[in-house]
Amino acid sequence: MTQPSSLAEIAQRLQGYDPQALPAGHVNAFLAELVQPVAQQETLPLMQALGRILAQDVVSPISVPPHDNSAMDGYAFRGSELHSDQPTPLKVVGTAFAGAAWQGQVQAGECVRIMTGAIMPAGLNTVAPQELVKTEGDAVLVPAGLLQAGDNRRLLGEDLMAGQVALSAGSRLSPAACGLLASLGLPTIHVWRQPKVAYFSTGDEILSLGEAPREGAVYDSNRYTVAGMVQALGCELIDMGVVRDEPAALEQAFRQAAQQADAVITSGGVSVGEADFTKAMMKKLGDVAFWRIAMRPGRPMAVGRISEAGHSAVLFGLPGNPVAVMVTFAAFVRPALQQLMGWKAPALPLLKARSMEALRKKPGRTEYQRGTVSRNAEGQLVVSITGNQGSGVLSSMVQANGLIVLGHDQGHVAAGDEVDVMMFDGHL
Ligand SMILES: Nc1nc2c(c(=O)[nH]1)N[C@H]1C(S)=C(S)[C@@H](COP(=O)(O)OP(=O)(O)OC[C@H]3O[C@@H](n4cnc5c(N)ncnc54)[C@H](O)[C@@H]3O)O[C@H]1N2
Ligand code: MOO
Repeated sequence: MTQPSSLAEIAQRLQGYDPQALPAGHVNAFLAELVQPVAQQETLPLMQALGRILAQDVVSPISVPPHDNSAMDGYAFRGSELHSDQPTPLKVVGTAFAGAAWQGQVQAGECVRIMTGAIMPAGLNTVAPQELVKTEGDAVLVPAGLLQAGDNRRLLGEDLMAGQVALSAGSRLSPAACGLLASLGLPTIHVWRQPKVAYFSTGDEILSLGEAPREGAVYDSNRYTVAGMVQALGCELIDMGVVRDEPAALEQAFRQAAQQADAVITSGGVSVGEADFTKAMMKKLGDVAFWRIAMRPGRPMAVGRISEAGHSAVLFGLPGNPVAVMVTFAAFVRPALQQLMGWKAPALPLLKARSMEALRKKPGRTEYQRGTVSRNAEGQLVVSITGNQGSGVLSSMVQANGLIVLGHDQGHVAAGDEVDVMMFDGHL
């Protein structure tokens, strides 16, 4: 395996790299070079594979459906016998059930009673749903003008043909994908190992739940937002709680995290404040860059690699502010973890919606505002910000169903202007 590039080497390849004012897009380009996929496979029963990432292309061993079959309960006949201007009379000569084919020969003017999913009898290509026809004894009258040859028949392999790639390596197993693999009769599936992601919060003012409140202290919300985002993405969480702003404790935590995890995430202690032992420890133990990103919220962030006992982990030192944690996770950590997972995730589509309010925005940084997208009386998509946009205010995050993304070069937005919105998709 080739030696991964150092941060300095990656930075050298990036045009306009400025750690004091890094455009958000540069951060993604940097991370794309820094992060290596876990690239270890495991074989899982399909029932346990939901949310996992396929390690190999799955080639369909069979065709689905395996035969032409009926899409309706009704009567199967030759479409060429349909009269266009008058009802078509047919004689019922047998019954085809799903799982019990009808084997006989069908002559001109004859039809077979057929159930949904039953194999089409030889030579027949059209099904008249039973609600459409008139029956009398073993005679059936198919009305004119309602059907065409080939109607209500599902073709062999119309979902997948044997030998076709059903799903490619790097796709995520959604419920639909699991269903598709089950339809191919595959009991087990090769997926990438789940990355292990260690997280701890730093800061002497951070209280764990259950601790008594004290002056100047706040409860650790970042532990819960990060745990949720990591797990919703499909990574395994190593929850390390709160670590005191104290060199020995931090060193031990970083070493323990780097030894076990593929990625280490921390929050707090990456800005310019005084009691920032976190930063010093990251520098001591790893190859780490400290950035000020041209964005809001989420300005300071540390990124790099941290190694222990020959094991290296990607490090994300997120800012302490609770909304900054979520926004930097969505913008940078999520795509990086997707890469670590081996997930070739399609880029999130941005929605265009009209802003209900004027928004102040300085060109030269990307801004994320919490908003609710809905439809107005004219049916247009509109978006409204959810109140206080302070980077510590989680309630406006909870109320939002997406983030308004105001691009690097954009200036003020007037009420009624179109803006981009990144909709939440269950991961934030
Ligand atoms: N002079 C400057 N001051 C600050 C700057 C700056 O550029 N120059 N950047 C500001 C921004 S933006 C942010 S974000 C913060 C980031 O600072 P740190 O990463 O060092 O984070 P802390 O100072 O430890 O915490 C910031 C804030 O968040 C609260 N916090 C921290 N951890 C948690 C947690 N686990 N759960 C809930 N809340 C948490 C903490 O109490 C602080 O209120 O720096 C600004 N200052
Ligand atoms: O990262 Mo800070 O929260 O922008 O405010």
